[in-house]
Amino acid sequence: MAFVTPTTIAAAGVSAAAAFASRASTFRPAPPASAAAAAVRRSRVAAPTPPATIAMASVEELKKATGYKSVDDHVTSGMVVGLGTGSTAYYAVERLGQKLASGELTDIVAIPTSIRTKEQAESLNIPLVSLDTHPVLDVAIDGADEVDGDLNLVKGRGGALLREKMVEVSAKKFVVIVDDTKLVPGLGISGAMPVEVTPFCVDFTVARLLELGSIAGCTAKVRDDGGKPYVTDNDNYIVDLYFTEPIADAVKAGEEINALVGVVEHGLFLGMTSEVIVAGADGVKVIKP
Ligand SMILES: O=C[C@H](O)[C@H](O)[C@H](O)COP(=O)(O)O
Repeated sequence: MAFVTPTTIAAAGVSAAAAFASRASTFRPAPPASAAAAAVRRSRVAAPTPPATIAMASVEELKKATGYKSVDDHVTSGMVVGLGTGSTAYYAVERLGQKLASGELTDIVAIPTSIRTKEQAESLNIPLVSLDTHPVLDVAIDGADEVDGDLNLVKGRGGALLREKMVEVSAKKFVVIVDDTKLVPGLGISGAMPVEVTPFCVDFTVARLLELGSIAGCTAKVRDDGGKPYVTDNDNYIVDLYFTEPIADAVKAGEEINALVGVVEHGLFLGMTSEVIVAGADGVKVIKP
């Protein structure tokens, strides 16, 4: 079976991917999941919304390839593993569950980054612990919404950024798994840069965010969930920031945003990435800083 079904990759995606190509090496893709596993996936995870220019089946193949490879390459018996959140991280969790069930991996404990991931891991009998008892992880694996040329990230469009950052910053190795549509020439240009905030006086916090010099010109919207504010696993809200140009100084932006009282955490994951596994029409590649 062919790894990638016929696709039409957006010109922008190809061009961004090309910018990373010189630092990447190509690997063979992971095998497909079973039909049963796919059925479990459908029952627990909302269908992702890929860019309109890529066929759905192809996007799923890419996500599966990168998710499986991340576990195959980086998880060995005895490890403490951080489990990311989202439609790509789903496949890493699935692979970990498969390898524990088969006995290929033993003595693993994992820390999930969301209630969704916790439920998936529990369904696969993956032993779970927390940062309270295991403050240092061997490896964390997660998807991302954007990856720039320095392997800095935007995360949190799925709402899980706070737990993700707490877990992933505590890992000795942070492996990011994406399809190549996530590669961008600058952060903040493909969609929202999420900020988790306290619900108390959220309009006040939005107004303070819009005053910050480092993100001047952006627009802000409290994330909506069927006519009510979207509520995170931590009972907070998300303010999505939208930019028309890449964020000029992401470090400064992160510092200014987090300095605001009322902000809990932002979705800029800077200087954290150990390795990015990227799946594209030409195979699966590894990019290191
Ligand atoms: O809050 C969500 C997380 O940051 C996800 O890792 C990110 O949104 C990527 O998700 P997906 O793999 O579904 O595109």
